[in-house]
Amino acid sequence: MPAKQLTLPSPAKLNLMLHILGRREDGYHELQTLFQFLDYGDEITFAVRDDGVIRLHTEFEGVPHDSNLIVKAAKKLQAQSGCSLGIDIWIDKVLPMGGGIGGGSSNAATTLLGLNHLWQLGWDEDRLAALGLTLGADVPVFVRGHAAFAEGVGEKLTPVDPEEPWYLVLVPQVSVSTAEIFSDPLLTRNTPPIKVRPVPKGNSRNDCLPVVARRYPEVRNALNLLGKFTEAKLTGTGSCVFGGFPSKAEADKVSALLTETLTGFVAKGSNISMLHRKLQGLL
Ligand SMILES: C[C@](O)(CO)[C@H](O)COP(=O)(O)OP(=O)(O)OC[C@H]1O[C@@H](n2ccc(N)nc2=O)[C@H](O)[C@@H]1O
Ligand SMILES: Nc1ncnc2c1ncn2[C@@H]1O[C@H](COP(=O)(O)OP(=O)(O)OP(=O)(O)O)[C@@H](O)[C@H]1O
Repeated sequence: MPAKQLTLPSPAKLNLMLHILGRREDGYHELQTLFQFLDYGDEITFAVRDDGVIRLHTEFEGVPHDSNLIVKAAKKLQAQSGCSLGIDIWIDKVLPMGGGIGGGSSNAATTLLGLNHLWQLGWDEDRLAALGLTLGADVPVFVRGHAAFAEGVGEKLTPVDPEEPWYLVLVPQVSVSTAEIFSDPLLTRNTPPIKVRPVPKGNSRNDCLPVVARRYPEVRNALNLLGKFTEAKLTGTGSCVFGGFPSKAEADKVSALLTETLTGFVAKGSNISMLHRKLQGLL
């Protein structure tokens, strides 16, 4: 009997660097970025229904049911595969929204992989990643589950294996709109492409940082605080700020200094997504 119910992780990602090379005619930006996963994220539970209905039972503040990337992913997969089954979905949401750690994209990818398994569709990774790209630029890397150097709008992925330090991730209490940052006239959009592979060490800049730091004092504060202990970086378009440490104990020590107004979490960097580690265990 095929499984009817499944609980899967939906990890966060970090952008270890992010260069903006230019802007395409459709307004999207050409990037070079390095994605690594965190062993930290949401958990999504799926239960198959026979009537074709897709229902997310957990409410999200400010996100209507049908706009949720989980529901969008499930509906697209159902329509394109012609599957007659439906799904009940619950999520334990811990990832901040608009934090630049890819929560929505990761939820979409976990949904695609979870339903491919439960509905027994037999889609391969290329097909799932292509569908994922129609949901968001960051979805394909979560579908593939390997740390990657990304080009194009983020969809041309080359697997990489950077170091896997412990990170302290600060979560400023502000949600940054990705679209807003990418439309800021002051954004650097002409960084020359890195042509050498693997990407040489020292390329850790995020071109979004100056614009985000200018607009959001909360992000500026987080960068200043963490910068006292390690190189403080911005992930994606923020708001989250992170720094690497050689051990959990050292990351915890800095984390203990955080105040009530600036919270965060400690998590291990991982080149294989915990979603894929769990799925491997099921097969
Ligand atoms: C900046 C990153 O977080 C880096 O990982 C991602 O590229 C953003 O990925 P995402 O949140 O999945 O973004 P999407 O939902 O596809 O796009 C949100 C908005 O950001 C802008 N956008 C996004 C990605 C990109 N390469 N160029 C852009 O200009 C577009 O205005 C778009 O309307
Ligand atoms: N399942 C979901 N989880 C989180 N956000 C969702 C979801 N579905 C839709 N959204 C919408 O997408 C927006 C961006 O969410 P997300 O958590 O992916 O931001 P992010 O971490 O900045 O992403 P990225 O790093 O990909 O830019 C949210 O503000 C919310 O309105």
